[in-house]
Amino acid sequence: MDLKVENGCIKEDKGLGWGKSLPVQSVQEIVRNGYLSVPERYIQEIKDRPSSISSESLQASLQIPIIDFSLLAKGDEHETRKLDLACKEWGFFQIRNHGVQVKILQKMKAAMAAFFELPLMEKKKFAMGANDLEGYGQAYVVSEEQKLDWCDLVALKTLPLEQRNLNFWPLNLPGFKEAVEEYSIEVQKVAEEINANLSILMGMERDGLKRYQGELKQLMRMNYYPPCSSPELVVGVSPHSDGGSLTVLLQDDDIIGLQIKHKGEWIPVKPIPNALVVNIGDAIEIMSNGVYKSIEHRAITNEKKARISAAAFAYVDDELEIGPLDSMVDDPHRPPMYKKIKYIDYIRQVLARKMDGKAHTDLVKIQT
Ligand SMILES: O=C(O)CCC(=O)C(=O)O
Ligand SMILES: [Fe+2]
Repeated sequence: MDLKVENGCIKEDKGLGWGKSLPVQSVQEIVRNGYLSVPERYIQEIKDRPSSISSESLQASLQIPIIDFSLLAKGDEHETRKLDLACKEWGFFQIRNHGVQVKILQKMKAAMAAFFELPLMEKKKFAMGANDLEGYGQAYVVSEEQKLDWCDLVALKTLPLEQRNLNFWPLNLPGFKEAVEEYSIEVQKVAEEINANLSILMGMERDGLKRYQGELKQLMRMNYYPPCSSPELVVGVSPHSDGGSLTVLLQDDDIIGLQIKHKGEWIPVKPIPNALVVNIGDAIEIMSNGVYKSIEHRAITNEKKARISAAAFAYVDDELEIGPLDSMVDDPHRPPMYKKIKYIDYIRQVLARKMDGKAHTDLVKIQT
């Protein structure tokens, strides 16, 4: 994002952000006010509706890698190989023993729940501006015609600390700022350790990616999926790939919502209590020259319970040119598969289009 510092506060250049989303109604409010049937704009085309999960998909769900983070951090060879395979074949994995204390996870979940419980008028004080995607609202609404997701969200730039725009933070909500701050710092450490391991796997020193990417920034997207009377007609978040380097997701322990596209099928990611879900974003797919995969995923809803998740996107500076790393290119055996592009140009293209199911990295793939 183009940022200017004024009186110690960070201001955005008007109109020069990552993109914008058209304002639409709060889904939580539709539910609060009561509705007889799901409004038309939320009813997906038949091909996009979430079908019931087959027994094969449930079986495949059990294969999604689970990595012991504490072993990874100690350099355990078996765990490092597991990480390599997870990023190549799945693009998604869960991590246990990640070192983020349960009490920090709980505080984060409670803070998010308290925010979404606020009356609409309160939340609207933090509404996204006309030209940006930070704040309370809905993402990826780029046309008046497109189908809408059954989800409200609040997106906050969390790291580095100077990047925060506290105008979007509900500072009056007891404990919110502390909880988000504490969690975001902890989760960034996790992302950095994974990056260090990926650096080694990509043939560099532990700090290889850090040197290339610079200090990673973080955007925290907190998603609220209200229950839906016809969950088979709607999606919580439409299929998309994440545009950053890595995403670390905190989800409810007892509600299944996240699904990933694996070998053409939608596979649920069953929550493991107190584990975190990690996925490779587009930037790492590009830097790894396509070896590590940024996978399409979506969230579905259910009839009974609201679900809340927090996606911490670790991403690079807007001005960085991203492209396949030297260590991942071996011409003519493995030529570069992606064009080099300035990150801001990439992310603007990603956010300007409706998530239409294709991994966004198609935008910069070199056609062979
Ligand atoms: O809520 C989820 O499980 C997924 C959220 C997500 O994919 C995102 O915020 O990018
Ligand atoms: Fe995502």
